[in-house]
Amino acid sequence: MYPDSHSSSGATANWLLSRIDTPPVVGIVCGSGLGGLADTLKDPVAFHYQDIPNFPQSTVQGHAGRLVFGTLKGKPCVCMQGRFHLYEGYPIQKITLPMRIFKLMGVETVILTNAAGGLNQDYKVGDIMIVKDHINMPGFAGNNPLVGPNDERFGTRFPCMLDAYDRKLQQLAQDLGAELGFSDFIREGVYCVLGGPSFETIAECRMLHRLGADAVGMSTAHEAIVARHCGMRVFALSLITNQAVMDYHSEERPSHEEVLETGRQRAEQLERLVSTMVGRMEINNNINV
Ligand SMILES: O=P(O)(O)O[C@@H]1C[C@H](O)[C@@H](CO)O1
Ligand SMILES: Nc1nc2[nH]cnc2c(=O)[nH]1
Repeated sequence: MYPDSHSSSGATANWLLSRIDTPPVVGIVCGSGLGGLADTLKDPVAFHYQDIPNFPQSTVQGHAGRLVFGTLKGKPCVCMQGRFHLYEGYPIQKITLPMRIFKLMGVETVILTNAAGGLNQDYKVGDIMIVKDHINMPGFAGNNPLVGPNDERFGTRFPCMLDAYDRKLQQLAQDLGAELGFSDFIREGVYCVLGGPSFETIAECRMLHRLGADAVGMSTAHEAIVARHCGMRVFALSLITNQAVMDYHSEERPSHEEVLETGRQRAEQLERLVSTMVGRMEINNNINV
């Protein structure tokens, strides 16, 4: 009934570890159209999801479906070139399984990226939002990735989420954003996850905005919950790929093509921000850093 267990993530972690030289300390998840990040890794070793035991398959355009190991600014990293979403039909425990595999391989810090619609009226398409918090809408209806028997080897039954997104990493991103000359398009805000795949109605966008969300998407929060449950540090970025429409007179229509196109236009800056961050991050263990 509950597809994840310590044994399936453990078997996959061991399978991967036996095929790479250096265990990763940073895990990166590439959002829609942001997979180019994985191509920036040095000395890459890549696995197609279909070849990895217990791994789900990517079914969405803009998610290549490869797990890439390599170094970024000298730090050993693993990069998911494509993630899994609730709307693909996988159980929520399955779409977050890679977080536990990351943990078992030695990852300390997870960087999540996503494409999102901008609810905050000050946001523009192409802005990069540092996620300071999330609203987990599916969780309100009981669809939380930690539902089911709790495996104490990963973490506690009732994990705290008040510090889901690491504040020091948020500050580092602000500082580096300024250093790189990105201040004009760097924001900070609250990400709200919905199940998708339909985009929001106007009434839903208005409601989410009033609830305090700055951006809306279909991922990330579940991964953050599972990553925090097992003690990894989490940092997340949303690329605002389209404006959420709040006006019945608007002719704007969100589309996945627009999402991918904005990803293409901002990919280079987003990749620079992430790689600069990885370069400056403090890593706690002694593996090659
Ligand atoms: O994987 P992310 O959250 O970046 O993907 C977003 C949400 C949908 O999968 C898709 C909509 O265009 O982009
Ligand atoms: N739910 C949702 N996900 C997105 N991903 C990219 N843009 C959007 C959006 O407008 N809404």
